[in-house]
Amino acid sequence: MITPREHVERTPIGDGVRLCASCIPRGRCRLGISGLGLDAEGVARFRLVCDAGHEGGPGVAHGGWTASVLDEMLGSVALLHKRLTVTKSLTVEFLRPVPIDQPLLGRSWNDRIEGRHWHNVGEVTLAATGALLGRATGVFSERDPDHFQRHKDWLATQIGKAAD
Ligand SMILES: CCCCCCCC/C=C\CCCCCCCC(=O)SCCNC(=O)CCNC(=O)[C@H](O)C(C)(C)COP(=O)(O)OP(=O)(O)OC[C@H]1O[C@@H](n2cnc3c(N)ncnc32)[C@H](O)[C@@H]1OP(=O)(O)O
Repeated sequence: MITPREHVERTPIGDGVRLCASCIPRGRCRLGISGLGLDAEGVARFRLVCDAGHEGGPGVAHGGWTASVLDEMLGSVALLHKRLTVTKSLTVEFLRPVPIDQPLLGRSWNDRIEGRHWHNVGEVTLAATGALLGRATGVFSERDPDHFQRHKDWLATQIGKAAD
């Protein structure tokens, strides 16, 4: 079985972020995230733009975009340390409307690690002024790469049960 580090290292990067399966063919994150790496304090930094494809209210992002971006940024913290985690919980605060087609900045970092649980934090700001638009806290559970096979096996059992 491959290690979590190998699994992470084999996942392609586009614009500085590890790509999820559905974005690998297009070579960049569909949410408009580009990664700037870890700074000296261990904080992951990102450039973000919400394009009109995620417009909710007039001129502003759908809340699902903001939540997805924060999930991605907080979920990237362990990846940047070559660890594989999945989201166990995510709490999002939508502090101000997020404008579409405006340069935004994202930051995410680890607050503490308890056993296999990474408690991560992140925020989205307006690049022009640093105004805080949204923030999130989340717990990310460290997994082995067999997580996805386990899911397939579990699903097959469930579907088999449903067919009985
Ligand atoms: C998107 C995938 C990212 C993978 C990275 C790939 C490479 C990089 C690529 C791109 C990176 C970009 C960055 C991504 C950032 C985005 C992050 C996300 O959005 S992740 C998706 C949303 N989250 C979930 O889908 C979790 C769903 N929930 C669970 O799987 C479990 O609840 C979990 C693991 C969170 C539980 O954590 P516990 O620490 O409590 O673990 P325990 O105690 O082992 O399990 C609790 C229960 O869950 C079951 N469980 C655990 N793993 C399972 C599995 N694989 N299949 C089925 N059941 C599972 C167990 O059997 C147990 O159930 P019983 O209480 O016994 O009934």
